[in-house]
Amino acid sequence: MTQTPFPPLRGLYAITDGPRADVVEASAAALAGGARLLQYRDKTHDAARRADEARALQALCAAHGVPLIVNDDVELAAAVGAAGVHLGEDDLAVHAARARLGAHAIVGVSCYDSIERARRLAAAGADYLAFGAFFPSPTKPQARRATTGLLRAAKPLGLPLVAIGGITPDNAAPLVDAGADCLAVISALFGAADVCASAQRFAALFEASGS
Ligand SMILES: Cc1ncc(COP(=O)(O)OP(=O)(O)O)c(N)n1
Ligand SMILES: Cc1ncsc1CCOP(=O)(O)O
Ligand SMILES: [Mg+2]
Repeated sequence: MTQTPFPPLRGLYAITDGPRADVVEASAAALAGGARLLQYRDKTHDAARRADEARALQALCAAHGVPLIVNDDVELAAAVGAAGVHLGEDDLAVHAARARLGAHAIVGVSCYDSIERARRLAAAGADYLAFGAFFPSPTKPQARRATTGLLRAAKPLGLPLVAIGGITPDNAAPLVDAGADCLAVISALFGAADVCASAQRFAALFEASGS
């Protein structure tokens, strides 16, 4: 596990939309546009390709000083030396991921629409709390829906807050205003004709809010 001290978690959190042949190039465009965090999310079971891609993305992120987070798969995160892992309700517990990846790993968690889950996972040692979906999500149409009130309620927990779900450069500002430290985006970023330009539009939302 890398020991590089990363800057505070704030800004665009790019989540890959693979499988796609150009996942590394598309991710490079997102980082060039200002993404501050990259998640490798590939729900297929092609272990060899996933390992190759995760390794390539780890090298890319290291060159940019950006943390790579692996979705779901703690062993893959460990194998490629990623900065951390994102855990949902079907995934490993925070303490188990921490035990495998080390004290400095970034262990992020999905809290969906639940402040109780957020409180519990904050107490369990999570490094960030993700809420959503805030808008209808093209990637996950059945995702539970969250409100900006949840972000405000979670702020006193003192951890970085991540908003996810159907977020675009045009609908995101109220989420930042409500306390989102990171905007996690798949389709409005990786589905854009110009990934770098889309990332720049998201990044500008944080410049406007003083970060
Ligand atoms: C930053 C971030 N937030 C939420 C999720 C969703 O995680 P999960 O509920 O485990 O669903 P899958 O992404 O695994 O389908 C996420 N990946 N990243
Ligand atoms: C993984 C996940 N969890 C809740 S919504 C979502 C998908 C987000 O993707 P998009 O930005 O395309 O809505
Ligand atoms: Mg998951």
